[in-house]
Amino acid sequence: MASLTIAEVNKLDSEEFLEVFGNVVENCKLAAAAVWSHRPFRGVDHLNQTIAEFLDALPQKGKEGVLRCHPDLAGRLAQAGQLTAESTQEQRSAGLDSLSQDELSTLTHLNQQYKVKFGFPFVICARLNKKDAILSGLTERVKHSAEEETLAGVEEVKKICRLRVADIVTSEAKL
Ligand SMILES: NC(=O)N[C@H]1NC(=O)NC1=O
Repeated sequence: MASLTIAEVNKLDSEEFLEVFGNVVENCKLAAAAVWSHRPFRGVDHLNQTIAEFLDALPQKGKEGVLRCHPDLAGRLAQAGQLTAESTQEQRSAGLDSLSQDELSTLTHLNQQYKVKFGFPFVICARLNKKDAILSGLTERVKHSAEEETLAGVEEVKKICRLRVADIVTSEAKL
């Protein structure tokens, strides 16, 4: 994946910026398109902060929409091999591509229960959680209120985003 310094990021025009950062928030080019206008970024932290502020400023329905842009973990798209490249790697890193039949049916059932209750999918940063933590997290979070889950989901989106940005932008200047 591209490795850019923040100075190089600041030189990207909006089209190039969208090409590079268009999926740091999964399937949500709007986030990248909106933060571009906040250049110049002082560093990776400033870029992440700007994306986080964009997400926090969304109204409730907008936050729910961002969550809806995420694929289910080990869901239909994953099984059809149709996830984005980033999501494929993340789900693999959590071990979600090698679930037992029992684990898969538990996850599918809980994902469905969660979606019926809240109207958006369960989102968790798969690179920071292994399959057991994901299953226990989902078991707990499905008991929460919609408001709590919108906020929890958006916090996970920020973590996913920070790791994706770290794959793109070098944190030190190139020598
Ligand atoms: N549903 C969900 O959490 N999806 C995501 N999580 C993650 O780390 N990558 C995703 O696509």
